[in-house]
Amino acid sequence: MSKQKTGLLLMAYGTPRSREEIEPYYTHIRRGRKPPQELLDDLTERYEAVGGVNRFAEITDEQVSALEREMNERYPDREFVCYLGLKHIAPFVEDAVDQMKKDGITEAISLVLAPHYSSYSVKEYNGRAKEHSESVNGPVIHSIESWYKEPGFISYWVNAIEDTFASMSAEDREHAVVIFSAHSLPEKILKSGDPYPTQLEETAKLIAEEAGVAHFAIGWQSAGNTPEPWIGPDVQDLTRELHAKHGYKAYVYCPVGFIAEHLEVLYDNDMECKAVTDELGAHYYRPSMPNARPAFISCLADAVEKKLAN
Ligand SMILES: CC1=C(CCC(=O)O)c2cc3nc(cc4[nH]c(cc5[nH]c(cc1n2)c(C)c5CCC(=O)O)c(CCC(=O)O)c4C)C(CCC(=O)O)=C3C
Ligand SMILES: [Fe+2]
Repeated sequence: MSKQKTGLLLMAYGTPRSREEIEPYYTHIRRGRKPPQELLDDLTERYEAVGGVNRFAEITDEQVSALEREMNERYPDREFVCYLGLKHIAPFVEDAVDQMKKDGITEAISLVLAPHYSSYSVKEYNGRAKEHSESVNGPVIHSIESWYKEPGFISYWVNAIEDTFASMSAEDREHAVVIFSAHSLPEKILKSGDPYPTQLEETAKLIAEEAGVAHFAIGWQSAGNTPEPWIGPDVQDLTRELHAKHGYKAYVYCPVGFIAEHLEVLYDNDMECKAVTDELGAHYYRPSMPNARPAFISCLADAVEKKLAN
């Protein structure tokens, strides 16, 4: 008898795999409008400033294969097959659904590689997957809506923060503040009651409490370049504000809305926030990102298990 085969559809924003892919990728983000040369150059320079593009896609690929391995180890009687579906670059979410259908998958669980639910991210990913699957008569997709409270996720960050504090001088440790952040979104999501900001706050409180962090704040980062207002305070402004008010000596950035070391973290945190702390004469710290570390893959597997159970 052949094993029951379950699809695991993992979805993410996507990242270019080469310099040449930056333009089509950016055009897709802009809903088909080619970016003006200036914006394209700016994005290309940011990728180059953090050491090129291809290694980000590799992290996602590692997460996908690690989760497939973990699920198959946990359930020897079943077979899990992981598929990667991206929002803005191939393989697109729709390509992954087509591939599941081709492979004869009739049931799948979908998981977005971002912990917090928002109408801009998780809702869109899962909506695209389900809509396409219905249109091609593909697998039934059971979607995980969020996993920001998953105990393994919280403890990942607790341990990462503890490691960071252990690396500090006693003086820094005593005058440190932790800044939890996620990708900003246009302020209009607040009016429609999007749970995104509340979920970020919950994550921050759970981590801070378990790690025994004395001082923490919540900020937003990587806001888009559009005329509409985006949720604030931006992490850089927040850093200045905290410094003016409390004179902290160490700033520990925890971009918990992201799960991998990619452009937002390596540029917006490690370069832009670092520039601010340097200017203020304070010290910059950023705990390791989850990437494909086993403790993190295990927490994704826990979220999948919970979905399997109901
Ligand atoms: C909520 C959210 C997440 C977290 C949830 C999730 O992961 O889904 C996220 C993640 C990511 N965003 C990424 C890259 C970019 N996002 C952009 C622009 C935008 N992001 C938005 C939202 C989000 N983005 C929005 C509302 C825009 C404005 C345009 C639009 O309405 O879509 C732009 C355009 C230029 C710029 O503004 O910088 C780029 C290059 C990368 C990959 C980085 C790499 O390659 O390492 C990742 C993981
Ligand atoms: Fe983004």
